[in-house]
Amino acid sequence: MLNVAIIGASGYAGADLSLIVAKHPNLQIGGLYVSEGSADAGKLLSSLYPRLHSYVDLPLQPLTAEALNDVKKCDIVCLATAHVVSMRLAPELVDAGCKVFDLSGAYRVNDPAFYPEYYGFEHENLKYLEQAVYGLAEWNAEEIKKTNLIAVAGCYPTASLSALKPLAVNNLIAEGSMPIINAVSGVTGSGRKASLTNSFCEVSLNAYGVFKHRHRPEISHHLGQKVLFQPHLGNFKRGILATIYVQLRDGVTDEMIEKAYKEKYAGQNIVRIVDHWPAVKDVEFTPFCDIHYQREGNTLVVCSAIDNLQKGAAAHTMQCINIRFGFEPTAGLL
Ligand SMILES: NC(=O)C1=CN([C@@H]2O[C@H](COP(=O)(O)OP(=O)(O)OC[C@H]3O[C@@H](n4cnc5c(N)ncnc54)[C@H](OP(=O)(O)O)[C@@H]3O)[C@@H](O)[C@H]2O)C=CC1
Ligand SMILES: CC(=O)N[C@@H](CCC(=O)OP(=O)(O)O)C(=O)O
Repeated sequence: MLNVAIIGASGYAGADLSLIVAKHPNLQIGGLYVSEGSADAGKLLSSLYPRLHSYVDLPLQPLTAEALNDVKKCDIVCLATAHVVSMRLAPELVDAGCKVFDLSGAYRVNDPAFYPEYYGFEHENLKYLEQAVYGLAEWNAEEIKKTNLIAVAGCYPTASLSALKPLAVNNLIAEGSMPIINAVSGVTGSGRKASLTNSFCEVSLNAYGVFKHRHRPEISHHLGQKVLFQPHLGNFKRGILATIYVQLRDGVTDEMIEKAYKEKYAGQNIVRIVDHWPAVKDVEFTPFCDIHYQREGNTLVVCSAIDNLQKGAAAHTMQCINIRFGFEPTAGLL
């Protein structure tokens, strides 16, 4: 059994990941950590999340210097922490010989200029940014197998890229056109910490981050072409629904579209090409990404649904761990 340390385990993504690790046949939890001054230090994770009772009755440990030495003894470290925290922790854990899976955006785009512009900070560890591999499991498996620092893809980017990449790599998108991604996320997307935006009486259905959300350049970078991405906050807890409008090249046939999706995803258990319009309720608490599409002339509407904490974070992390260590692709997940 390999030991997995989860830093940021009390957060929404960390808690989902703790349960997946606890159920994995080849892994065990080596330690659950929160910040040194956390109000939750010493509590059982299952006391914060009663649904984890009898699965993960382990304490949340403050990440002191001494605790960090224990973390370094683990085979795998998952950083379910804010971007700056991950940016600072990842290098010394990689240097200690750990395989590091970062759920934040700190290592996702290998372009230093991207961080001041979209994250508001200068990247402090460019050497590690260069080494990091983008953890988009269905697309980057060969690179994931070879690296010790995996930057698990973002939630909206996972929904968007899973739907768009088959079209892009098969050159089906009209040259000069820009796919438009209209996506709605549940409120867990903004994390567990209370804020006015995510409080019960404030949440409605609204657009945010117009033109400047950090996931727009993340998607464009890993798709290899510009997109227009518009996120919305919806009044549900979990899930992302992305409805995407694509201009197809002249001459693209139904068969070419079907081949692009089926060839990529046939035989894969996590991304499912379904025969109905995907719904958040069908993927909630699951690792799946459901995709469906329909065309009219040269316009294609493609829809994808994920659980932002599962395929958008914790389950996607586990797919990357499974790839990195050669475990069954869906171990711990299905
Ligand atoms: N929520 C989502 O849908 C998704 C989130 N992600 C990414 O995953 C990461 C976690 O997100 P999420 O779970 O939503 O966030 P939360 O705010 O819910 O959780 C953050 C966690 O980090 C802990 N933490 C904060 N500061 C430190 C520190 N200095 N050292 C150690 N632990 C610390 C927090 O505990 P405490 O403050 O008590 O110390 C808490 O456990 C983020 O980078 C996010 O961008 C990725 C995809 C989807
Ligand atoms: C609803 C909401 O606020 N969603 C977050 C994205 C979720 C997230 O944590 O982003 P990463 O996938 O990059 O880690 C946002 O728009 O900033």
